[in-house]
Amino acid sequence: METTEKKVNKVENDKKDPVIVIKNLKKSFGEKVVLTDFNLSIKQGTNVVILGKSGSGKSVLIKCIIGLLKPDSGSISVFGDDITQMSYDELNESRNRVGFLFQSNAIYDSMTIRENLEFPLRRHWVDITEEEIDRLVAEGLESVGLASTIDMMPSELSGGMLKRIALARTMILRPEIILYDEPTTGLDPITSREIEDLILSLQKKNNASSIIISHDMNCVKHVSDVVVLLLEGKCYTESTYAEMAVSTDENIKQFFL
Ligand SMILES: Nc1ncnc2c1ncn2[C@@H]1O[C@H](COP(=O)(O)OP(=O)(O)OP(=O)(O)O)[C@@H](O)[C@H]1O
Repeated sequence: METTEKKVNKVENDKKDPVIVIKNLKKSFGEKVVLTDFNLSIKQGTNVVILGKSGSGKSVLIKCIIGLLKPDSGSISVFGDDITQMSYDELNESRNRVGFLFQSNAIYDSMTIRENLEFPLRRHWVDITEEEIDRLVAEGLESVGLASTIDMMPSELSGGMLKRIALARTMILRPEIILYDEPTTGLDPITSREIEDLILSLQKKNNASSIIISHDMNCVKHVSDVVVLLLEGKCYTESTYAEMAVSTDENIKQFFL
């Protein structure tokens, strides 16, 4: 069943302006059509999960949204600006407002945890003071419950701890939109739940919106306001988890087996 909190969120979100609007997106690689007339609108503070079979184009979609891949046609408006028309510098500027949590975490093995968290601050906020860096790094680690790891090397931490560190690093620039690629893959159920709780609480604090790629139906159930099923390059359905769970559509039912 849908929780009362989720129903209230849905009503409130319906009143808000979209932060991402994707229109008629098309992307092929040679003969292989991956996305075709894909449309999606995401409102502020909403968590949208993209569900789809392996190879359905979820990663290609995310890469188009962060500008790593150029679509063949269509538009992707982020905070009102079409990123498909942006120059390299403009795209870099817009990335300040969009965070990305890689499936692999993308933590630098040769840097301490402190240096890993400092990295985006030094790169994107060039005028930041050393005091401010120290404060934000300490605050970031505190927010994921790992303040004591500040001077450790990544090799000393478990997979779940590294995921928390990656989350703290993603959140350190206070992104307004966060894209998560399979955030709980490879983690045990208890650690997965902790990561999902952290995702929800950190996002709520920043009133951020998110797109989450996931195959993990427990994660989908827990974090999604909206679930989009990507099928044959299109947005096949857009509904809540509760609506999907009672669907009789064979394409939807297969995710609940
Ligand atoms: N750079 C590329 N060059 C050629 N084909 C590509 C490229 N990137 C992706 N593809 C193809 O696009 C299709 C969609 O790939 P994508 O990685 O988006 O799938 P996915 O839904 O994320 O799958 P998975 O759940 O297994 O990660 C696949 O057939 C893939 O081979």
